[in-house]
Amino acid sequence: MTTASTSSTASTPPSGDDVAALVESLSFTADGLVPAIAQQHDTGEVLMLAWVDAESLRLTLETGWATYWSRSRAELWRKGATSGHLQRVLSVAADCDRDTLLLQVDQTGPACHTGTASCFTGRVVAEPADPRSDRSAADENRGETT
Ligand SMILES: N=c1c2ncn([C@@H]3O[C@H](COP(=O)(O)OP(=O)(O)OP(=O)(O)O)[C@@H](O)[C@H]3O)c2ncn1[C@@H]1O[C@H](COP(=O)(O)O)[C@@H](O)[C@H]1O
Ligand SMILES: [Mg+2]
Ligand SMILES: [Zn+2]
Repeated sequence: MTTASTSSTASTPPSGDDVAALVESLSFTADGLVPAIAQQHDTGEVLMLAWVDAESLRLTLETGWATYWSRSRAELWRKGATSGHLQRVLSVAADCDRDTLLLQVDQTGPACHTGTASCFTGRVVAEPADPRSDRSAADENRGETT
């Protein structure tokens, strides 16, 4: 099982065996966590990165609401439980080496607790050099390909 999805038409949540198989297939950190990126399903906007453990992943799949593990509070955390800014989860994908998850969600309100649309909105912290203006790198690259 590489993905799990729920939708408004889905009537049966994934079975305990399905969830167990998914958990078994994932690569967790030593703390038992997997990073989970939440992405707005229709716009592609990257909303936030949080962490799931086996239990929060199970709750996410069984309820359809994004549920994470808060590292600082050390508790299960249904995103939006207090703010109302819930995330309906449409699908869960694992990356190629199964150590990162991508949650396609439908976000209610702002994803970030500061009120910004995503946790990254307006937070560019660096702008690298334009590679097209770097002659020496361009010359090196040409040399490597001939
Ligand atoms: N609401 C959020 C929230 N929304 C998005 N994120 C992102 O999710 C990441 C969670 O990763 P971590 O495990 O490092 O979070 P944390 O620092 O342990 O979590 P907190 O103790 O800060 O809740 C954060 O770094 C943010 O980028 C949030 N991180 C924390 N919260 C807190 O969650 C609480 C409940 O908020 P709602 O879920 O919106 O009701 C509030 O106290 C918020 O401050
Ligand atoms: Mg944090
Ligand atoms: Zn944030």
